[in-house]
Amino acid sequence: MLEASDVAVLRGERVIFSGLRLTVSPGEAVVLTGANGAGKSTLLRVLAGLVGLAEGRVLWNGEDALADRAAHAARLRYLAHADALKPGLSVAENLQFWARQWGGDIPAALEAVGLAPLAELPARMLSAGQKRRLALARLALAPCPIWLLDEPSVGLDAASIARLGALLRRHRAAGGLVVAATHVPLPLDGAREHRLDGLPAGVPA
Ligand SMILES: Nc1ncnc2c1ncn2[C@@H]1O[C@H](COP(=O)(O)OP(=O)(O)OP(=O)(O)O)[C@@H](O)[C@H]1O
Repeated sequence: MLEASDVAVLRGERVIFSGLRLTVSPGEAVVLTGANGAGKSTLLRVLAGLVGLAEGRVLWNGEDALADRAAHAARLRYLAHADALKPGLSVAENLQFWARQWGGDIPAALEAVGLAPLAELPARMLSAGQKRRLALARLALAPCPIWLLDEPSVGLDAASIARLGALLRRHRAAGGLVVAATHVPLPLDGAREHRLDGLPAGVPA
């Protein structure tokens, strides 16, 4: 179980959110919604252990998740806005980079996102949606309990959204949890919405 317990985050002089509580159980999906700047990406980064907390804690199965940051990083996949691809490497080589850390079946992962026919193409030649699919292929490599996804469906065509839905179903059926920020509906059955109302101009800390 992943939990944000009374979390407050400051950016510069501004409070992005405070008193935030969120609990996500195995197999569960939470969709973060809210206006631009409400703090959805910030919350994903908090859960990933990438943003310092002014107050509160991030817990994994009741224990401080960030006490051992390497262990926390190893139990999650964080998909940011940017696709974090290496443009000079081929599609398959990009996945090999991650597979060296996590293991996994590269051809199967490429198949899962419909990129098998483009395996040898340099990543820089992919379209925007294909780049997003390559980023998503990382999720298909090896099982991992926590998926933190920032607008995962941006740029995807209908077939790719269906494939994303299949990946999400498989992950949750195996007990994985998902927290996803989005402005559009995602292929996530029975997801719980957590709305961040934000503080439009920020408030002084
Ligand atoms: N590195 C940073 N330094 C200072 N302020 C930041 C930083 N990153 C984000 N912010 C501020 O934090 C607030 C929340 O940003 P965040 O990216 O989490 O919003 P969001 O809900 O994901 O927005 P969007 O829907 O536009 O993606 C914004 O006001 C933003 O300006």
